[in-house]
Amino acid sequence: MEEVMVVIVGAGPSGLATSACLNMHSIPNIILERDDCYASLWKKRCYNRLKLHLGKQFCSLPYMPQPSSAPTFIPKDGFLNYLDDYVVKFGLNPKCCRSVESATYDHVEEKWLIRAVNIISNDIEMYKAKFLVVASGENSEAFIPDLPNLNCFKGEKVHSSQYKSGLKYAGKKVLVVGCGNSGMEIAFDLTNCGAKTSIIVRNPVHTVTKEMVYLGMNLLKFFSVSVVDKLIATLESYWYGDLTKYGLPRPKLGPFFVKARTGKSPVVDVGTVAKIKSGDIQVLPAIKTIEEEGMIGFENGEILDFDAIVFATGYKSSANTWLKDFNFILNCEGMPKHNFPSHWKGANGVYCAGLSQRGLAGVSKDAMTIADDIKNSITREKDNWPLN
Ligand SMILES: Cc1cc2nc3c(=O)[nH]c(=O)nc-3n(C[C@H](O)[C@H](O)[C@H](O)COP(=O)(O)OP(=O)(O)OC[C@H]3O[C@@H](n4cnc5c(N)ncnc54)[C@H](O)[C@@H]3O)c2cc1C
Ligand SMILES: NC(=O)C1=CN([C@@H]2O[C@H](COP(=O)(O)OP(=O)(O)OC[C@H]3O[C@@H](n4cnc5c(N)ncnc54)[C@H](OP(=O)(O)O)[C@@H]3O)[C@@H](O)[C@H]2O)C=CC1
Ligand SMILES: O=C(O)C(=O)Cc1c[nH]c2ccccc12
Repeated sequence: MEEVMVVIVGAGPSGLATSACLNMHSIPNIILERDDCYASLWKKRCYNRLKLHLGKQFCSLPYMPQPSSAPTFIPKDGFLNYLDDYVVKFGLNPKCCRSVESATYDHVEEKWLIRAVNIISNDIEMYKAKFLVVASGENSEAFIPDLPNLNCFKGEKVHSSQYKSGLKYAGKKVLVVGCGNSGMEIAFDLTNCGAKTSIIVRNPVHTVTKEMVYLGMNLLKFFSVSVVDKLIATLESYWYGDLTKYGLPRPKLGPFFVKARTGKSPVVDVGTVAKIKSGDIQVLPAIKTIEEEGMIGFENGEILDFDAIVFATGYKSSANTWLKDFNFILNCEGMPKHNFPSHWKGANGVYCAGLSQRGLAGVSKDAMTIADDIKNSITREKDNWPLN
């Protein structure tokens, strides 16, 4: 049993940032990471052509701005270099290959008991901590919808987190299910690589340019969401026109309001809309049936044949599965019980970092707030001793 003040579960940007902030306060902490490296989402589960959608000033972690030499929109490898520098600068040392299987609160000792499997030796390791930080991510598990008869489809089925590039799909008929940022960019990549690409759009979607998001994010420092949304929605309509006839209707509510209220990001268009307009990418409605022979039937009555399906259908948090007392802080979906900005703190010393659906800016804010709160809590306890 190893005892420490704080255990952090997950060594993505949230876990690394929280550890750095705790180190700045000289508070001992351990990061447990199931994968064999830190930032495994960015290293292993992203497609090759990924660039950050937000300008670099919205994508830095606490106490270390992105370098002035970095481009405004940093490519994945640039962000990984930044994380490498961050780990060195703050002397971070996550314990990798430790999959946390359970965390329970001991009401007598008033401490968290964390059980992890060392996935190399298969040994069980136990940790005890006064504070527990859930930093296992909103994107912890790939989500693939449970479609009846999906096993009848004999072609390749892959989740967007396993997709690297479209090179091997040249000449193939590929169906992308899901039109979030992953699906829209993967559809673009597939077409560029010579695949005959279709994408399912089942609900209205905002498509914006990265410059519009950049402008919107900067204006939000001075103006309300409704003012910014009016401008951005006008720019969106002016730039793209009415996309309803292409199967891409726009939501009635504005892009930043939808992001703040539901966490759903607008699609930051990398050129996909032009390929939809030109007919290079076919837009289809929701799947209705999967036939015995593997053909796919759609809500508009069409029945089509595909060689492969890419499920860009998003992710789920899995913290509710291992955090046994999850209801101290999370709902049964593994997401915060309380809305932003009250999402980050639960009962009995449990916190969550990176579950506010606000990207890296949200990650950074959570890490600082949590470390400050832990510091204050330790100081209060010291001040009250020996009264308590
Ligand atoms: C394709 C893609 C692109 C994105 N691009 C952007 C962007 O440009 N800008 C932006 O702001 N946001 C972006 N995001 C959002 C992104 O999720 C966050 O920016 C960031 O990665 C969140 O960091 P995190 O540490 O909270 O989660 P993650 O990066 O998911 O890290 C969580 C870590 O916890 C580990 N873990 C999970 N369960 C356990 C367990 N039981 N035991 C031990 N370890 C565990 C995981 O292995 C993982 O390493 C993107 C997301 C995706 C999927
Ligand atoms: N460069 C960057 O910065 C990038 C950032 N990201 C971010 O990563 C996060 C995850 O993005 P992403 O992987 O796109 O996941 P999302 O959760 O954002 O999108 C999932 C998509 O799948 C659709 N979907 C789910 N189930 C079905 C179904 N049964 N049939 C048809 N469609 C379905 C959803 O449609 P519906 O809305 O109808 O439910 C939605 O369009 C987001 O925050 C995103 O912005 C992702 C890629 C690149
Ligand atoms: O990449 C994402 O989905 C993010 O969560 C980053 C983000 C935070 N706020 C936004 C507003 C518009 C587009 C992306 C984001």
